[in-house]
Amino acid sequence: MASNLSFVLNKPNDVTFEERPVPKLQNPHDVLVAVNYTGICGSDVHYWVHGAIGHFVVKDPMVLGHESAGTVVEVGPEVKTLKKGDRIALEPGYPCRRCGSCLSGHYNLCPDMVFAATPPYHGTLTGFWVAPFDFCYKLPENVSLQEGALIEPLAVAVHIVKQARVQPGQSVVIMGAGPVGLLCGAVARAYGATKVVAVDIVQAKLDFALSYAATHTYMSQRVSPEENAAALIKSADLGAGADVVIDASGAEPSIQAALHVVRMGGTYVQGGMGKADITFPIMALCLKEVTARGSFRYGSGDYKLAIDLVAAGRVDVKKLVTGVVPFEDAEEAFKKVKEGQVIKILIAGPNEKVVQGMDTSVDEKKLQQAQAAGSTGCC
Ligand SMILES: NC(=O)c1ccc[n+]([C@@H]2O[C@H](COP(=O)([O-])OP(=O)(O)OC[C@H]3O[C@@H](n4cnc5c(N)ncnc54)[C@H](O)[C@@H]3O)[C@@H](O)[C@H]2O)c1
Ligand SMILES: OC[C@H](O)C(O)[C@@H](O)CO
Repeated sequence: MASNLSFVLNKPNDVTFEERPVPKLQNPHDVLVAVNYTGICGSDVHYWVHGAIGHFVVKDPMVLGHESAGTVVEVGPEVKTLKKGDRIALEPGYPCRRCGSCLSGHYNLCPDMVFAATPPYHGTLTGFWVAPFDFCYKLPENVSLQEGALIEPLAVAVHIVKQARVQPGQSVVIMGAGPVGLLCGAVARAYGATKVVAVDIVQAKLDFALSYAATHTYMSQRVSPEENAAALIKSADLGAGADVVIDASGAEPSIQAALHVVRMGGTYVQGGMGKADITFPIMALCLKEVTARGSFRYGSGDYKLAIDLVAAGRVDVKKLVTGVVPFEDAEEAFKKVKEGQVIKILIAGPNEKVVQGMDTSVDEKKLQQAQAAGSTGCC
């Protein structure tokens, strides 16, 4: 019998492996999926370390993980578009489909969203997962299951870039060169941005960003937001400022600088999640008539576009995978993410044979120095 071993967070810094019953289809439209690979997101690490994100508090043991791809092993009687053996990327949040947000096409804003590894709901670091068929996206032949596990963070980036309304020829500055910021850069390039400036406080991350999708990089300094913005604009030759600035860091100094980097009439998008309240330069927002938008998870068409971008070779997600580890090494992998030693690490499902070990291709020394200085990651 295949294992339904699950990686369970009991309370902060206390995780265990638990053999849980294989879930059953709840609805004729459901499919049962064997989870092949799951990426670790900063939010998983945040729950592991702190037991909460904002008002989402882990009160009962919760299975972690939500960035998964898997193989269909059973389909409900009403499922017409998927069959046993299909390889899929799993969209991990299921909206009510009936509220005003859902009916207006913004299901990511559904107040009754059931989202994997967001308490009280269990996540996908488990052997088997039940999902509505229309939240399972069949992977094209040329997209691997490991790439499939990266579709979730790529969909986050797709949604952010859509919110930014990036146009061909535009300049886009991205604060934060973690997985989300890197992927925003790649999607912005796919949308035709000609200048993509990656901003971070860790040189190794900037080096990677330049080898990935960024055309320019800028190392944020410990100076005022105005000074940082002026130096950034000069170093990337942005003239009167960037057409679009995206925050993918959640860090207050980066958000403050962003409003001084964006041009008159430009667009600012908040993708990063950090402190709930910060000091925000409202005068710059007002006087420059900046369009500011939030971005939360992903909605209609985002998963499909993310898969199409990978299948068409427009976004390379493989490059972000630092390593793949067996299921029993999940806690070790979480430690590596917390310490900022990896870009994206995949955990193989409990029924999956691992093909490669952990390869920390990022400059570990520099990342460790930065981590010692308390500067990386969301935790
Ligand atoms: N909006 C959403 O739906 C959504 C979804 C997933 C993740 N997120 C958020 O997006 C952000 C990025 O996610 P990630 O997985 O890439 O996280 P990450 O922690 O790997 O990346 C954040 C990056 O920001 C950098 N940084 C920190 N302070 C900075 C500063 N002052 N200036 C510039 N860069 C700075 C860090 O060094 C790091 O490289 C996080 O805040 C995460 O919570 C949002
Ligand atoms: O990619 C999805 C995100 O990780 C989640 O929305 C999380 O950050 C908040 O629940």
